[in-house]
Amino acid sequence: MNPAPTCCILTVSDTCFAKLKQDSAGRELEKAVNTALPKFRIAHKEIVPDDRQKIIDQLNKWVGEQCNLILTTGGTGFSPRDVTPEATRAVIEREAPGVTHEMISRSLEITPMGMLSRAVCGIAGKTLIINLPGSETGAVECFSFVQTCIPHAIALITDDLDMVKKDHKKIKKRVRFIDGCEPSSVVVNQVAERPRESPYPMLEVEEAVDLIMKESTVSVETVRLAIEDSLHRVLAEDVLSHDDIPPFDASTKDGYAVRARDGDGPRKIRNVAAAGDAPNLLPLQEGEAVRIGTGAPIPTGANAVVQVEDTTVLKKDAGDEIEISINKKPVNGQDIRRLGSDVSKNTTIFLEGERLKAAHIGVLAAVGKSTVTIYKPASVGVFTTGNELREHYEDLQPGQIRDSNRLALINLLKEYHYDCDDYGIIKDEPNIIKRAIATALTLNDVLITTGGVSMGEFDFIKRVLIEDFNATIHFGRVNMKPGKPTTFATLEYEGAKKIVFGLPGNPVSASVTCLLFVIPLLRHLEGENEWQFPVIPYVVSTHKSSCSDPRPEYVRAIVSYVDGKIVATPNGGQVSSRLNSLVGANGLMLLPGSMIPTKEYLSHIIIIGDIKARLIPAGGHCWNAGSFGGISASGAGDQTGFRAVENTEIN
Ligand SMILES: Nc1nc2c(c(=O)[nH]1)N[C@H]1C(S)=C(S)[C@@H](COP(=O)(O)OP(=O)(O)OC[C@H]3O[C@@H](n4cnc5c(N)ncnc54)[C@H](O)[C@@H]3O)O[C@H]1N2
Ligand code: MOO
Ligand SMILES: [Mg+2]
Repeated sequence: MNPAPTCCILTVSDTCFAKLKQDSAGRELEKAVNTALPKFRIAHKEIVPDDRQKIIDQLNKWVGEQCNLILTTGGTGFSPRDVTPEATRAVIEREAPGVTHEMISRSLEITPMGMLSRAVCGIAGKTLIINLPGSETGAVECFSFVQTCIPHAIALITDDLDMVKKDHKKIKKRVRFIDGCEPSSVVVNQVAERPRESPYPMLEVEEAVDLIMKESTVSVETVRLAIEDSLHRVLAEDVLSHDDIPPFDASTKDGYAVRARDGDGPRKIRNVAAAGDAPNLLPLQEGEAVRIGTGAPIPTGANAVVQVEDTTVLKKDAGDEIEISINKKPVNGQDIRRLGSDVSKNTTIFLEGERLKAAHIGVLAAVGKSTVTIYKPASVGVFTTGNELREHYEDLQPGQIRDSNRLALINLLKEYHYDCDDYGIIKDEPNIIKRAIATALTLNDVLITTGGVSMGEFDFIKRVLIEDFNATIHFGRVNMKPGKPTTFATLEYEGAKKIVFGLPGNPVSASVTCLLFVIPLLRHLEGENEWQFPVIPYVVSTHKSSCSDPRPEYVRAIVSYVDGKIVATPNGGQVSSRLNSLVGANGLMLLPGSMIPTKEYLSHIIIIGDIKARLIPAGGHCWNAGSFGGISASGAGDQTGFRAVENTEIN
């Protein structure tokens, strides 16, 4: 096993060295490294004054120790004592201007002061040295801009070819944004001109899903994959077997291969057939038996296997069997798996459109298929928007919050076996949003954004899509809670059709709409046209909500099987910001909006996770939806094998 890569942090500051100030940048950098690069070990942390020679000496010492990464913080500015870049340049053999460029260009998106950085990055021996600014925020921020590339950079520097290969396979494109993008056409600061009513009609969820499926006509590519890499992918071909399984008549028991017509009685043991032996071609004679193991080829002339339990030894010699007795009359074909009986040669084993699970891959291996053609999943990009957002590992200033949507969505996609490219946090600024969209659409077919789709003055997503990308917004509002401002657009970009989901910023809204709109589309684009979540129907028997919201609500619920009943219980408070309501939830229980008359109403629970149950009976059981927010609902479905029972109100 390779030892953990090491990182040293050097704080360059006269005041910290003199203990007049705390080394908060060094401390925060250490935290950021531990979070972003968990495989790295912090080997040393030192503070030196702004003294060229002292910096050089410290850097050289760590380079000599073959430290993998040195992060310096401080001394990169314009003041006369700022000499970290000069000291670094004296130590490195090869400069890495791309790393510096990324830090400066991303800093410029935040503040024009970014242009005052003189940071130098480069390679000395086996060590990558990166100069970071001296301020705690600047240091952590600049580190966050480049951290994704560090493991790969170090694999290259240390010539770790295995790691380089692995990285190439999985490199996540936190891609630099397209340069030379014209400024956005969106005019800001005209808040008084914004519409007081949303111009977008409110669609029902079903209408929205239909539109998504109809308008998402992107071309789907196929690709040939090694079966080892094909788990969870959808077949783009019918698969034929060119082999029989088993490839010979084989015994299903440990016992004796015999001729059935010889009946019961004594048999002379002729020889032994073990699994892996070539079939014995010498025909079995009357009164003979071949001792045989499970999976071994049936010898020529034998047509039955008698399990060892149905025999007794008659004669033995030094522990070997000479003659046995068959105690039960054998039947022709007994305990023999015929050639091709599991899979027969030249037959279709799987149809195009099947999603490959473990058993498929096992069967593919058994018939000797090493590759299959599958539908390539759409390539997806994700970014979040919001001036208030910080990375999860950053400290917050007043008014800021951590970005939870991005990691929740990226991992939700992963749960459904989709990888995506992460474009980070994007400011609520039309030029920056435009650049991020352009970059993502250059590399991805489907873009998911969160935030900025409602009625606020900083909600720019729809406007940038229309004004800068000439996108068609197929819908911009959906009659659902959470998720009302969900936006779906298509556009032509660089000659290809692209799909954009502008999901709402509220964390639950983003995840629920990703589940209800994005996942079914990704399934559809993979050739699974009829894919949908399982649903359990139920009847809402009473509806006495005090809630004034007319929108149908997707209540995050825990569905379980208790005492013979399927029970759905709302998973705590249901405000759109409370992502906890999705933690552990395995159902979205659709409750009618408050305008729905208070009469019996057929609804359903969308199953989004495993149900804790040992057995769900095919019929004869009722289930109840628990009470929530003044709504009491109970019911029984008669659609999926659940017997309808009298509706009772449960409180
Ligand atoms: N006048 C109206 N205001 C709002 C309406 C409306 O119809 N009229 N709709 C509300 C609904 S419903 C939703 S949902 C939100 C959606 O707003 P946006 O999509 O524009 O999102 P933001 O305004 O950017 O953020 C909303 C909320 O979510 C927090 N947020 C945003 N991004 C993240 C993230 N990545 N991680 C964690 N939290 C995030 C953000 O701070 C806000 O609190 O609009 C209502 N308003
Ligand atoms: O629809 Mo919003 O998604 O209620 O919070
Ligand atoms: Mg908003």
